[in-house]
Amino acid sequence: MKTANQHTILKAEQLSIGYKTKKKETVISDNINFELENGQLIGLVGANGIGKSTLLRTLISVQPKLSGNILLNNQALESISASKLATQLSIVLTEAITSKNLSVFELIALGRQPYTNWIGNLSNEDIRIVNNALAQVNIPDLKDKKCYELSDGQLQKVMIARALAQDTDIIILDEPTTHLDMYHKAYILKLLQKLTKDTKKTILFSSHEIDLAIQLCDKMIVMQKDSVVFDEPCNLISNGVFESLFPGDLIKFDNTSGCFRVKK
Ligand SMILES: Nc1ncnc2c1ncn2[C@@H]1O[C@H](COP(=O)(O)OP(=O)(O)OP(=O)(O)O)[C@@H](O)[C@H]1O
Repeated sequence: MKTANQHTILKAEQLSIGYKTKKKETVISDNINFELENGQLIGLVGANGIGKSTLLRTLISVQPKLSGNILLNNQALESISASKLATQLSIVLTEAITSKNLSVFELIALGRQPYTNWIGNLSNEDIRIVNNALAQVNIPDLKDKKCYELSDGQLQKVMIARALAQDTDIIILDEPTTHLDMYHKAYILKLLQKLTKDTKKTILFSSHEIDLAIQLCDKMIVMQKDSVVFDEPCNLISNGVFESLFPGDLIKFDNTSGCFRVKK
């Protein structure tokens, strides 16, 4: 049951995703249903090649759905203009950024583009929001560094700050922990969890860090061969969802610790 302050930000109904050419349609996954609410951290997990990036690309309107509905703030995604979408949904991708010559402040300020005038002049309010985003991800000291001077972990924080500066209801991240060491994987996901609680934004991320996602997420979307399950981590564990995620020859999910273990 929802409380008075909870509302749905992103909803998928009977969604089918995949690739379509003139000759054929390849369904990657179908019958996808979920409702993401404000203030929630949601992890999207599943084996390599199962369709996580395909789902995220469909949700950010980069590729068309095959069928079903995607509703962003109760409006059909395909009917939202690109400029309006940029004020409702922000994206953090792992691909190398092309603008590494920019300073950290300048890169984060790009997040204000949907709100600035055509020359891109920043108002005092834009500058306050950019400084606030720097503070929210704990990197005010990096403000004047060039992006090419940053480590992968620092750059990831900058990209998250840029999304925060964009000030959208939902932030979607594709594998934000790739290239990071164990400490920084946990740091970034814990930071995302804190941001959902502090800002009441919805944050959806895909990851192979299933153990961390189980510990930190409010809800998870688990993509399997035959179905996509959406639920709280504790319910997913008790329903045995993680046990069937991978072939059983090498690793086994331990229900008590909520972790995968290598078979000896
Ligand atoms: N442009 C494309 N055209 C056709 N099929 C594609 C295309 N891109 C990906 N696929 C296929 O879609 C399926 C899902 O790929 P996707 O990249 O979404 O998986 P993933 O879960 O993100 O994988 P990983 O964890 O390895 O990144 C794969 O079988 C892949 O080969």
